[in-house]
Amino acid sequence: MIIGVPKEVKDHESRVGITPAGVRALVDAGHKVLVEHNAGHLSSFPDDEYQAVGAEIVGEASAVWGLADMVVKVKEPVAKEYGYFREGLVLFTYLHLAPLKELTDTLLAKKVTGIAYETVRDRAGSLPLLTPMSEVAGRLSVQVGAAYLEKEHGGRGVLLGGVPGVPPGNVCIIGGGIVGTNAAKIALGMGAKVTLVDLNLNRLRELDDIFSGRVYTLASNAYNVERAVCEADLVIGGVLIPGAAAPKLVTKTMVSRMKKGAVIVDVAIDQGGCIETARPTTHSDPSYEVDGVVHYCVTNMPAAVPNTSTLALTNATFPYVMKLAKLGAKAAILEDAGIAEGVNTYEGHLTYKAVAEGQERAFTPISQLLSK
Ligand SMILES: NC(=O)C1=CN([C@@H]2O[C@H](COP(=O)(O)OP(=O)(O)OC[C@H]3O[C@@H](n4cnc5c(N)ncnc54)[C@H](O)[C@@H]3O)[C@@H](O)[C@H]2O)C=CC1
Ligand SMILES: CC(=O)C(=O)O
Repeated sequence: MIIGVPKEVKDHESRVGITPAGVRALVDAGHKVLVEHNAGHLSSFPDDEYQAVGAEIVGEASAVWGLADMVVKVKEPVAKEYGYFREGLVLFTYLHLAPLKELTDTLLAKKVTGIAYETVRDRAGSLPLLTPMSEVAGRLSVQVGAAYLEKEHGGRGVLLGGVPGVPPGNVCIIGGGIVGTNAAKIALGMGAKVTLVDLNLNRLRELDDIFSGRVYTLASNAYNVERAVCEADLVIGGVLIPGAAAPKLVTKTMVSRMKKGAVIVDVAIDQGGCIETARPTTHSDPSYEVDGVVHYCVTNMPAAVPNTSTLALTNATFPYVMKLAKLGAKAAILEDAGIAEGVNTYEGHLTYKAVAEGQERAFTPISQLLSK
C-alpha cells in the first residue's frame, strides 16, 4: 500500500500522523510511505530522519494526497484540503464530524472512506485513539487555565494553589473521563480545590477512590452544575457523548452569574463544546471574553506540545495504521469491530449514528454496506 503523511495545515497544528519509527515498520513490511516536506519538523522529526528509514520526501501536498491509497493525518481536514479528496481514498485521522457539516458533505460527495480516530473502540469499549490526546489536553487545561487566571491575561488574579492564610483557587471540572481525571490530577498537584461533575455515578465512585476523597464529586444536573460553576475560578469542560455534539451543560445565564475574571477552558469544543458561550478558537487567537469570563476553546490543544503529543498519539494509532495497510481498509473493517466503529463515511454513506442524528441525515450501518 502507498501511505501518505501530509503536513498539517490547521492553525498551529504541529503534530504529525506517523513518526520515523512508524515509517520504518511500514517500509520493513513492504509498504511505500510518502511524507510531505517538513511534515514532522515541528514535532522535532526532521525530513532526514524519515528519509533514513526509507520514506520518500515529497514537496507538494497534492502529490502526497494524490498518490496515496491511505492518508494518515492528525486533525480533521480544513477547507483548503477538501480539493484533495477523491473516490476510494482512505483517510485515517481525527474527523469530529458532528459540528462540521461542510466536511461531512464533502467526504460523502467524494466517496472518501473516513475512519475517525475519536470513534475507534478497543475490546473494552473505550476510545484508545482519543485517550492519549485527552490525557494531554486534560493536563494542559489546568496549565492554560492557571495562566489565564493571572491578571495580565484577563483573569481575576487567583493563584490556584493559594498560600498559607489564603484559600486555594476553586476548579470545577465537568466530565470525569480522561480529560477530567487528568485535569484533576494536575489541579490537585497545584494545590487547588477540585470539584468533578459527572452523570455516571459509578464513574464518580471510581474518582472518589482514585483521588482518595481529595476531590469533591457531584452528580450532573442543572442545579449542581450552576452552583459549581458560580463558585469556580476555573471551569474545565470535558464532557463527551462519543461522536455526538456535546450537550450544552453550562448555559449562557450560568456564565453571566460566574465570578468576573473567572476562566473557562472548554476542552470538549472539538465536539462543539459543553459551554453555551464557547466557540472554537485557535492557537493564534485562543481566548475571548463573555460577561467578564475568559474563554479558551482551542480545538487542537495538544498541538501546543507536539513532541509529546505526536509520540503519545502515534503510540496508539500506529498498530491500526499497520493493520489497515496490511489488510486494506475493507478487510480490516470486517475483521476488527473496533475499526468498524471508527468508520464515519464509506462510499458516500454516513455510517456513524451519532453524527447522522446530530446533523439530521440518513444513517447506514457499515455492517449493512459491507455485507452487500
Ligand atoms: N480541544 C482539544 O484539543 C481536545 C479535546 N478533547 C475532547 O475532550 C472531550 C472529552 O474527552 P474524554 O475525556 O476523552 O472523554 P471521556 O469519554 O473519557 O469522558 C467524558 C465524560 O463525560 C461524562 N458525561 C457525559 N454526559 C455528561 C453530562 N451530561 N454531565 C456530566 N458528565 C457527562 C461521561 O460520563 C464521561 O465520564 C471530547 O470531546 C474530546 O474529543 C480531547 C483531546 C483534545
Ligand atoms: C482530540 C483532539 O481534538 C485533538 O487531539 O486535537
